[in-house]
Amino acid sequence: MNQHSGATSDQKSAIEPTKDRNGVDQVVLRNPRGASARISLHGGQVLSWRTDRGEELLFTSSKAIFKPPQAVRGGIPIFFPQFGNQGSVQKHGFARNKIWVIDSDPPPLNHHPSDSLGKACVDLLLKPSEEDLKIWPHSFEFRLRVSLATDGNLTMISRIRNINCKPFSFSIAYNTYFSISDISEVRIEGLETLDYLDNLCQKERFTEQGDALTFESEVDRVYLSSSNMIAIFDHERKRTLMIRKEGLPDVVVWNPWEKKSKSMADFGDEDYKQMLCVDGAAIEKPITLKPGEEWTGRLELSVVPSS
Ligand SMILES: O=P(O)(O)OC[C@H]1O[C@@H](O)[C@H](O)[C@@H](O)[C@@H]1O
Repeated sequence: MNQHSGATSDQKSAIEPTKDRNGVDQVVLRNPRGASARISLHGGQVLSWRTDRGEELLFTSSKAIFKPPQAVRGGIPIFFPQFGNQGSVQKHGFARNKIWVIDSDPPPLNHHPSDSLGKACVDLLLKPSEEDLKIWPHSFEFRLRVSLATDGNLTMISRIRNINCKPFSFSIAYNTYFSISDISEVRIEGLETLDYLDNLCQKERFTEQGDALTFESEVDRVYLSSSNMIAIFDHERKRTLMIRKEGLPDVVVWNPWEKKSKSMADFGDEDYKQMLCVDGAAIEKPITLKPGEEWTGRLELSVVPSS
């Protein structure tokens, strides 16, 4: 296990290696107050994020399939190097279908103002296989640091480096399935008046109204150039989920609603009521890296009680 990324500064934080029932390696992070996060090496996917009161903040489908290479329907799959079908590789890219490894000696990360002591964290690494290089001929190193702070905040920092001799471009999204009380009761603030591309209308561009976003039918949109803070208000659960992001200008909002839910084999018919995907992303303007260059994107999730 990676000592560098372990909770060396606080004895009560912990990282525990474990396996799921199919033998896939996982890591559980715990903070001193009892909050936890479970990360699978399959896809580098965060599968669970719990508060110190044991409340699960991420949704997992009631029909989720835990069998690689298919990504689990829930948690936080990572879309890379492509979003949707906009590129030469499989839908949403291959990163979510691959087995990542624990990075035992990650290069140091620049200190961030909100980084605090006592974080439990794990560093994962994905490099392309021979097979990946045939469909996407670009050598890269994708480093993902997942950390759980003493205040329970979950942070995911991605560093993607071009280790090839020619430039490449990519898109990325942290496809975050939040667990919510009821899709008809929640609202998102932070996307008002923004332009968005509507995936349900051939990616046509529209402009959002001035009100908070509420839901009464299927939604599949990419909001463009948003501010770095988005909030999901869940009145019934008396909590607000906050998304802070850096390097990720776009936000995907997705809920399949009733009809589409029934067409997905790994999704329960009624599951759409308890989930909402809100993804920090870089989609509209793909990121280009010259040889040797590195890109960093940061997503921090937190929950605050509300009345
Ligand atoms: O079924 P998948 O491949 O995990 O994709 C789920 C959804 O992911 C969302 O992010 C997309 O906006 C949707 O268009 C898509 O349907």
